[in-house]
Amino acid sequence: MKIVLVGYMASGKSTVGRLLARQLGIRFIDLDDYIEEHQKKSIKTIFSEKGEIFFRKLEHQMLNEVLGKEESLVISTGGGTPCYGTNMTIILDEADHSIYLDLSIPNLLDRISKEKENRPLVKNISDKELPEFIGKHLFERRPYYMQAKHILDCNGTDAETVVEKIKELL
Ligand SMILES: Nc1ncnc2c1ncn2[C@@H]1O[C@H](COP(=O)(O)OP(=O)(O)OP(=O)(O)O)[C@@H](O)[C@H]1O
Ligand SMILES: O=C(O)C1=C[C@@H](O)[C@@H](O)[C@H](O)C1
Ligand SMILES: [Mg+2]
Repeated sequence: MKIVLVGYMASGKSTVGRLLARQLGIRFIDLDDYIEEHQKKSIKTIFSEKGEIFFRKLEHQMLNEVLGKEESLVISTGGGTPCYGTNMTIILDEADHSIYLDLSIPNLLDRISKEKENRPLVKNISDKELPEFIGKHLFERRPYYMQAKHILDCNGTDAETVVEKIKELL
């Protein structure tokens, strides 16, 4: 069984994915961590040294590699993964369950403003400009996330409860 979590930056994909995999007793792969291990560099360094297009090509290649594994997996994608090239089509074809962790702009803003440093796309956006940036960016990305098989409203829901809700969907 393959379960793929998608959603905007800081929607909880990594946190929830790790917990879910532990409870289901299957392997967890965080695509961002997988890319970092493959490149032996942080995402932040990959962006600054090689640029975003290099990262997106690598992300596509690594997504294919991970989805091709012959084992049950929970895969947490990066915030942009479903929104580039054919990635969302591949996810829909290969995953038994794709799940969008849906969070409102104010809740995303609240989380992202506390953790901007390791997120290259927002680290140079001022606090004043951040709400407008997230609103516009989410507007562009949401059509991809919304293609997931399940849409899960995660507002006001702690990570353990999100995991329980996912288990009910499976
Ligand atoms: N359900 C939740 N309720 C409250 N806080 C949460 C919840 N899930 C995750 N968090 C917190 O939100 C922050 C972002 O979570 P996380 O890193 O899992 O997001 P992500 O979707 O993997 O982000 P990215 O796309 O940047 O990898 C972390 O500080 C995490 O502890
Ligand atoms: O939203 C995005 O485009 C990104 C989110 C992170 O998970 C990383 O994949 C990277 O920082 C890009
Ligand atoms: Mg993550």
